[in-house]
Amino acid sequence: MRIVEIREKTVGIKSDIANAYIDFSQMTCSTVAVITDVVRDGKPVIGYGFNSNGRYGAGRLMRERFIPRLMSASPDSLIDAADGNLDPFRIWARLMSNEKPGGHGERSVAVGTIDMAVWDAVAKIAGKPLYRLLADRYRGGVADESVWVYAAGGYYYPGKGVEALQDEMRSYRDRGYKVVKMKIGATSLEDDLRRIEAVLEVVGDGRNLCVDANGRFDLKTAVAYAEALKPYGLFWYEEAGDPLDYALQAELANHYDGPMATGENLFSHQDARNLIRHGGMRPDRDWLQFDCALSYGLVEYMRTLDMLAENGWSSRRVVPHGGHQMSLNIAAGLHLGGNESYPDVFKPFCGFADSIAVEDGRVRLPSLPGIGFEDKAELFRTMREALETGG
Ligand SMILES: O=C([O-])CC(=O)C(=O)O
Ligand SMILES: [Mg+2]
Repeated sequence: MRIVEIREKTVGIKSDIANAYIDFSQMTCSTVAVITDVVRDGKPVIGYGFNSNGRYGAGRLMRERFIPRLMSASPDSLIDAADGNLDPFRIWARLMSNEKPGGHGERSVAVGTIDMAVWDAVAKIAGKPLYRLLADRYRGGVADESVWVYAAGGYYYPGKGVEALQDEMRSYRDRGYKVVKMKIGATSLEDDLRRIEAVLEVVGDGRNLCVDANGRFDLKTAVAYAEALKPYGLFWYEEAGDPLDYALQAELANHYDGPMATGENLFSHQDARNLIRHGGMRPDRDWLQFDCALSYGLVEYMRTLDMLAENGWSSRRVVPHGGHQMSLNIAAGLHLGGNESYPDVFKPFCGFADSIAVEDGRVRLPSLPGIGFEDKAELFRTMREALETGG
């Protein structure tokens, strides 16, 4: 068995939405296909992957470095001796050979995207949904049959008033979500409080609402928001300050008893470990949002989960950023706390299987082999078309 070819292509996912830090007017995303010589149902097995929103496509890194490095390995060196399948760990080691530690910039996106496609291929070759393969290999065969998901949106958008924000949230609730998330921090505190109260009119209790500042605040502003948010009893207060400012995060915990969330912009298990060591995050109430597609993939994610366990953190406190099916599989197979969902934004790289609706804030996974992209028609078509002829 061998990888015959790896293709990558950058596609656009631009839109008019904005959070407190960036707009998405130029946003792109890498797609990857790992083509194997294994044949199933008369066709070669192909694993697919893409990177989550927020970081741009990393095609050049893949083309110039990671794909040639992997393809120049001897095929046998990438095989799992135990079952003859591709070995994501050996593939990862090859991808990262001759890479210095530290500086986890865009290369973590390139490797994370290839890693996603590798796991899709591995699960397809094994003939199982990825979540089932993960549970069988690493959790004694026990998978979660459904995963808690929340609807992320509530972006700033030109001309969008509170009525439009309320309509958006109402439509998420109509589609089976209980908890929703909205952006804060791009406007004044007073204006954000008006927006929050408008959303609470729709979702009722503060426990049904998360707010996300996207790392915009300095300590003073983060604390001012914390004081103002306290009475609402929100589900979480997300990424108040710069993702690498662990001291800010730790100080904020002295001003806010409610749950906080962060981690989507930490791209390695070492960075995650620094957050746990220095960020004052509380294992009894806070949430961790590392996203495998941005942070060297599932091979690295397992190191992060091991690190968390060593530090007394339950995997149930992890709810990945990104709203993709890869993290949904990890959540179900490795027992995370849930997963983000984008019911509407970042199309078609959003939402889950076409055939499965969200019910009571939870979603099940399809039973087809792999990550499940084939049960998501618009996404699958986009990736197939982009990757038909390669980069
Ligand atoms: O707006 C973004 O960059 C996405 C984000 O923070 C999230 O999904 O939590
Ligand atoms: Mg966020």
